[in-house]
Amino acid sequence: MVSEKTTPVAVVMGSDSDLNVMESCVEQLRQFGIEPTVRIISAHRTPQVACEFAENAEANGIKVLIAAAGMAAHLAGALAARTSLPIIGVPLVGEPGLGGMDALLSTVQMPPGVPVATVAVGKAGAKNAAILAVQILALQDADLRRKLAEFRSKQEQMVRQKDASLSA
Ligand SMILES: Nc1c(C(=O)O)ncn1[C@@H]1O[C@H](COP(=O)(O)O)[C@@H](O)[C@H]1O
Repeated sequence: MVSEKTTPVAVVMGSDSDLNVMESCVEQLRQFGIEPTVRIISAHRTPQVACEFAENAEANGIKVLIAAAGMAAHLAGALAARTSLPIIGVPLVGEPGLGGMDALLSTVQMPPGVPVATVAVGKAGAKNAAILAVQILALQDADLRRKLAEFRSKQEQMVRQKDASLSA
């Protein structure tokens, strides 16, 4: 059994070539005080590791899994098949790719019974995956709820300031 350091969120990606985009997910989690487990695991290239990781995730203290991949992005679905922890799928633009449409469809179009909560393609999705993971954890964590309220309020202020600067 592969043992993970105890952290409520794991960020898994299919290749080290995905790290550049997924850095924004990790950074967003850190801004909420969450240091995730980060792994490179592929349902295609390291299927045994993918199985073991998903099967042991709950026992290892993980509460939410974020799975990112490009091209034929089966990673999130393959993990979802092996755990009932919530899985957030991040479709990435692969190289060579179809602008991320390939990964989007292969992540979002899960058969009924095995859901993957799929976010937007690329960097926006990477960031939203982190925020969605925090929102899930915040259901049981008042401190995270407070941090989320602050985050939303700062975000609103930023947009209001930009709006005001246009009419100034
Ligand atoms: N879609 C998957 C899976 C999987 O779904 O298991 N494993 C790797 N990949 C993706 O292949 C793309 C090209 O990978 P390389 O850059 O390593 O050739 C990456 O975007 C990766 O997420």
